[in-house]
Amino acid sequence: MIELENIAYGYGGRVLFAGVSLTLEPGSFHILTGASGTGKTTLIRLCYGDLTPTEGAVQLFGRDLAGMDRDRLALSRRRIGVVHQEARFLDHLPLRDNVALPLAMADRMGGEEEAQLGDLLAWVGLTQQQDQRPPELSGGERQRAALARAVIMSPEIVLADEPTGNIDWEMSERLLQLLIELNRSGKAVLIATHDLALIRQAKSAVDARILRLKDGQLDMAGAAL
Ligand SMILES: Nc1ncnc2c1ncn2[C@@H]1O[C@H](COP(=O)(O)OP(=O)(O)OP(=O)(O)O)[C@@H](O)[C@H]1O
Repeated sequence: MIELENIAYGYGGRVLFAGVSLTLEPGSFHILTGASGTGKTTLIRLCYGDLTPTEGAVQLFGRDLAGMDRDRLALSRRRIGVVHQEARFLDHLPLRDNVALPLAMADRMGGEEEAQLGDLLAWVGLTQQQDQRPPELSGGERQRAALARAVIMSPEIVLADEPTGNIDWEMSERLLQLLIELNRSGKAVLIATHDLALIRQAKSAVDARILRLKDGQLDMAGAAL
């Protein structure tokens, strides 16, 4: 579904990584790890066509990113849900409307979608907070809202960049559980994290491939973790 073929990327002439290949197949579960600044966020941005590699090719759902026009890219991106490292919301809108925003923007808000939204808020445990505005939410609540928003369009792939960055362990486990449930429902999941406890927890629950960015390369990191 997403294929990176021998790609390289860097900023301002400095090569961040090169020779990176990665395939995200339906139902796969990947964890991307590596020290701060090695390029995890950059790699995620390359996975959804937010950046174009300086070398190599990116295929999204069987089509080459390089030849894609804006409409086709937008269609492909709808099939990918992204949870950003620091979720941003529209602070003047209640949580419910923030989560529903992708549906509203696609002009797809009907009775069925209302019910789906209610189910999704219940799934992430935010039914009671749905009328609150984002600044009134805790870090864990914001992250769960970001996850709900990322999956409201029923994407086939979920990319989560440090989804448990600033939240306590109990909440991290809960978020991981939600991502595992998504994976069990058939979605491909990729999580970027340097939280070792989270990686171990994921490995014990799901058949996860652990990838590590180090020295400009992407390698499998297996038994050591
Ligand atoms: N837009 C940009 N312009 C220039 N340099 C950038 C830009 N975005 C990221 N970088 C640099 O590229 C490197 C990789 O950044 P990136 O955010 O991908 O790393 P990361 O592994 O996700 O880090 P962290 O774990 O701290 O979030 C860093 O040195 C960063 O400063």
